[in-house]
Amino acid sequence: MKLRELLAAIDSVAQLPNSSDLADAEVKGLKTNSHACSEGDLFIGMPGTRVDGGEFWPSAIASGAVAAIVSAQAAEKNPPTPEAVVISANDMTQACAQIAAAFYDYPGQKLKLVGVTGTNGKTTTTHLIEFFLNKAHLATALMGTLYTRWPGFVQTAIHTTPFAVELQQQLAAAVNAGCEFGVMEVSSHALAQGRVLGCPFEVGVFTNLTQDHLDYHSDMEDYFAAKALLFSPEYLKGKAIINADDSYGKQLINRLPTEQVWSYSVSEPNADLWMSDLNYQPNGVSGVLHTPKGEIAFRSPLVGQYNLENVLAAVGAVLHLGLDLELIASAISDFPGVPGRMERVQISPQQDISVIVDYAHTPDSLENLLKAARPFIPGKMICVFGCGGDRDRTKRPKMGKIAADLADVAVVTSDNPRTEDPERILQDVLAGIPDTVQPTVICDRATAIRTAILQAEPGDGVLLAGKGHEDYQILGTEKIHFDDREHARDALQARLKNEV
Ligand SMILES: CC(=O)N[C@H]1[C@@H](OP(=O)(O)OP(=O)(O)OC[C@H]2O[C@@H](n3ccc(=O)[nH]c3=O)[C@H](O)[C@@H]2O)O[C@H](CO)[C@@H](O)[C@@H]1O[C@H](C)C(=O)N[C@@H](C)C(=O)N[C@H](CCC(=O)O)C(=O)O
Ligand SMILES: Nc1ncnc2c1ncn2[C@@H]1O[C@H](COP(=O)(O)OP(=O)(O)OP(=O)(O)O)[C@@H](O)[C@H]1O
Ligand SMILES: N[C@H](CCC[C@H](N)C(=O)O)C(=O)O
Repeated sequence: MKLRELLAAIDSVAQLPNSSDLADAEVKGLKTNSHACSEGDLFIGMPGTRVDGGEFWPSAIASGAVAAIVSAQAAEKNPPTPEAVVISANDMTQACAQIAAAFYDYPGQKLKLVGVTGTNGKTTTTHLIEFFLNKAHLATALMGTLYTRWPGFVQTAIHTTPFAVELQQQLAAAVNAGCEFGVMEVSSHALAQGRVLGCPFEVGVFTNLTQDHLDYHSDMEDYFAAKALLFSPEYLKGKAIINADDSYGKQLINRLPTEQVWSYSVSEPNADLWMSDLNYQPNGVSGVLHTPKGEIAFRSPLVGQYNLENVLAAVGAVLHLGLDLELIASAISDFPGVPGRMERVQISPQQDISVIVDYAHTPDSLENLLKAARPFIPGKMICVFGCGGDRDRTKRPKMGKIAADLADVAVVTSDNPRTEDPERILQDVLAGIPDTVQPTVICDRATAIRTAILQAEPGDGVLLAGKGHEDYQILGTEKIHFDDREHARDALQARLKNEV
């Protein structure tokens, strides 16, 4: 694609190259990291939290980039030379998204897109929607925390929502692979950073808003404002499916035109989607599903009330996309679950304790997990958990208090310490634990898991919270292989052999 054609896609170009020959240059790829540039690339220098990437345009050009698009500030700080094509844009976030969409020929317009946002439940809800669409034989791309995948393709994800260039490239690949639908987790970071600009969503889902990411967002209102962007006309073209049991969800419902919204609630008959006759069992829940397209009995293998919210959200999304209610109800009962969400670790029928791995890493999700698991654990509930480093510090004491209040034994350990001192993180968690409770504190996560499993008594339940599907641990800037499920299995083997 010619540089000239790409530039035509940007609304906010402040300064065009003076040489028309250069504007005719062929762009072979897009890069937002100067170090990744090679012959024929267009370098898009993004302002970040640490540096303005645009300042690195000389190294991008030296590596073969045909041109660089940078902010006016970066161009001022590192002025262009006559030999280099350096274009400045007024709004780099918008420019990046517009260039990416144009370069990949607007793949977002060729798919029916579903965006799911909220603090918790995005991964579970997107997996349910993908599962329902696949049951209806509709080729679907899924993008989120775990992976980007579609029939015949899977790639582990780095971010919950990819950055604009990678996102548009993946959407284009999904279109080429024959996908009709794209189901995407949309993080608040992605919305704040304009990663999904240029994606016209046919459905937007809001699951809930509770505390997280207050290292990035200044307060809950700022966090909510980012999430709410998905429901603005710039992004949402079709239906909003919103949790009416959530206070922020209620606010959002009130802001939108009534005909654009389907609200959902586990128990409120005024909602567009709701449930009655609920019967909670250790292996799932059954009941009657009420929807704008009729009502039907269902059985879900997912435990916990919060998973009923995820089911309602997913049902609303696919009903709007035209799926048949009977097909949906039958698909709910077949849903295999999501890796690392309430995942049981079972190594033999003789296993005398239950072990569950879950991704709860916020106060709300930890509380939900502990409440959902309690009825099914006849003995003591032992919760092994920690908090991630370089992330919201204020959630740590809250999670400490929740574990102390709701579990019988709280084992405080490391999550991903990242560049923070792991012992300091433990202190932050312990600050929330009342003096009347004696937690077990073991900084090394592998030892904490082993200790909890070996010391458990028959009938006890060990919940390993926070890392779910993750198969790594980030210590400092190093990423090592670490999987809670593997450590749990090893400890269970040792327990079977009586290696206490
Ligand atoms: C807060 C945040 O989103 N940060 C992202 C951001 O980092 P940054 O702003 O610090 O970047 P920076 O270092 O200032 O650099 C700015 C730009 O200059 C470029 N650069 C920099 C140096 C250089 O020599 N040359 C050069 O080109 C960089 O490639 C970058 O594009 O841009 C980086 C590169 O594009 C991202 O890797 C980084 O994500 C970090 C790793 C991250 O952890 N993000 C998390 C918090 C995140 O996005 N999480 C949400 C999920 C949250 C949830 O719902 O749970 C997600 O969607 O995954
Ligand atoms: N609807 C929900 N409401 C509250 N908690 C939930 C909900 N769904 C799942 N959870 C809890 O939150 C954890 C994370 O769930 P899930 O991965 O579906 O959310 P997510 O929004 O994708 O999270 P993240 O943004 O961190 O990737 C689960 O392991 C479970 O403990
Ligand atoms: N998307 C979240 C995941 C957190 C998972 C938890 N294990 C941690 O490392 O804090 C984040 O990056 O904040």
